[in-house]
Amino acid sequence: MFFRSLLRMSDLDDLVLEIRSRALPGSFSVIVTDIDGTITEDDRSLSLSAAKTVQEYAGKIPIVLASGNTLCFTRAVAKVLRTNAPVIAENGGIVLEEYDGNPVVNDSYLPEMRKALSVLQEHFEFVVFDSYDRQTDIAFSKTFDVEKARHIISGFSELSIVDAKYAAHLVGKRINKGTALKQVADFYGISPENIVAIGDSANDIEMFHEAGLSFAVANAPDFVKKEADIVLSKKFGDGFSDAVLALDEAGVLKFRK
Ligand SMILES: O=C(O)COP(=O)(O)O
Ligand SMILES: [Mg+2]
Repeated sequence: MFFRSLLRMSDLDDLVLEIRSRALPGSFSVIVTDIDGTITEDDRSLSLSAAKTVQEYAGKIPIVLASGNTLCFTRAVAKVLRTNAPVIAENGGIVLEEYDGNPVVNDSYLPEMRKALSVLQEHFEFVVFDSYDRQTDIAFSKTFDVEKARHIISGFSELSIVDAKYAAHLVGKRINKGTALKQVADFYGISPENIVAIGDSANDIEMFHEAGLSFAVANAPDFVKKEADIVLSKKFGDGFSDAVLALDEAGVLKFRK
């Protein structure tokens, strides 16, 4: 990550100029993108613009989906978008390097998470999402004050609650999309500096910090935008598409041979 400046882009040309003006660590050979709020619209439907961009570029450069969603969901999105690249699920708890391979699952925090969940359930009413399918983190509806919940479970020193906009997640402090991005870098034998990250929410901040260049879409909250190198002028999938097209136009993407 280079400069954490807040820049508002007016159009694609400005974005290309902005990328060209950066002291970049060479070229980028992998793009890691969040799903919800980045390649989906506000109602969580798939952005047609983002889908078109992924399909145009996935044959040329790995586009890794990195999501708070379950492996099953994230893998299916990768399949239908034909990314043909690793996926990161459950906020980094699961990394699937090859579509038909075995996932690397880090569920070391789960016993503590279950205890913290019981404590939260004594204080708040909420829905636990896809518990039949989650292996490493616990996701739930944000029907309560997240700050208050953080305070209540503050005794669980290894855990935190991350607000991923569409859900809150109980996560382990040392597992996140940033640690998973480093696993993906190892898989490709490259430095995390040669990876671009694009996202919209608090659960994307660690991957912004690990990546060589990071973009926040315009719908991201200000505290997330502050952590990205570049803030896109467009929201959701249109912002994602602008980032990829501008990176290509700026000549900083290294395509597969
Ligand atoms: O699972 C969530 O809450 C959000 O998912 P995302 O990381 O793809 O935005
Ligand atoms: Mg998101």
